[in-house]
Amino acid sequence: MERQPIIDIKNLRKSYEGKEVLKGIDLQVYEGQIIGYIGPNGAGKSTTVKILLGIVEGYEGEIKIFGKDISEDPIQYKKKIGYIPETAEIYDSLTAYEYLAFIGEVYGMELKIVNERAKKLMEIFGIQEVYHSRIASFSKGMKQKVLIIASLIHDPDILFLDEPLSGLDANSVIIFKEILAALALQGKTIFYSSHIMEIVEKISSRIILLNDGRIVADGSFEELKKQSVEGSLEEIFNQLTGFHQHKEIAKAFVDVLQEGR
Ligand SMILES: Nc1ncnc2c1ncn2[C@@H]1O[C@H](COP(=O)(O)OP(=O)(O)OP(=O)(O)O)[C@@H](O)[C@H]1O
Repeated sequence: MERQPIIDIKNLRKSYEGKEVLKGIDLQVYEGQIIGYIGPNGAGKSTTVKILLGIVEGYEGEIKIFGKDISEDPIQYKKKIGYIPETAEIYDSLTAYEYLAFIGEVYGMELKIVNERAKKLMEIFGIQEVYHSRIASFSKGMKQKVLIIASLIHDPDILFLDEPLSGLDANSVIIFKEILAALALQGKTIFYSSHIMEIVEKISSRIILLNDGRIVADGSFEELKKQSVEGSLEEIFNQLTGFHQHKEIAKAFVDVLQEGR
């Protein structure tokens, strides 16, 4: 039997106030893949992810997740996906327990199970002592850990991540990378959007490079190296996005600071 994509995007277009920001995205993602979704600022990465999450509407094209058009059944598929946003837009006045209990309820989980799982996961991340403290008092990394727990507590089949490592220390980053690899081995699908090329290069089984609303490269890191330059993902990124003015821009910036000295 032919393998069915878990995410199937056909000719996705999106405009804001007459300006087209997604110009026909075609992408089939398969179970167990770790997709590194990269591109310059404004390329359309967040817009794509928000459309997939059902947060942004009013697009053209067809999106199927778990084999079903998301516009036909916008509720059901969300129970099987998780999302880790970059910034902790998290209810500061709640305790970690209250926040995670609330999230569990949204996913239709029993409080007892949410509580047991949340406690164990907090302990594994080394933040169990603040389980009943207000999130407002947490450090950036602690908040991010709560967001990671919240996004995974219902054991989703697809995980969307938007710069998920912000605020995590070096050891936590390594643990989190291992968690992603273990989840992918279990057949979970991961859609990872980030600007940190060293990490995308290491964790992704497939890299999608978006530039000005279009996919301009699609393949494993090894494949991308063969198609463009030998080198790091950062160098491939620079070449495929046609950007080479790093030095000139940095010099112009510093020159302005020195004007009139
Ligand atoms: N709500 C909105 N209203 C109007 N324009 C928007 C809106 N959201 C995004 N855009 C525009 O759409 C384009 C794509 O934005 P998007 O946030 O998807 O890019 P991105 O690739 O995620 O960028 P970054 O790396 O900076 O996060 C940008 O030109 C942005 O200004």
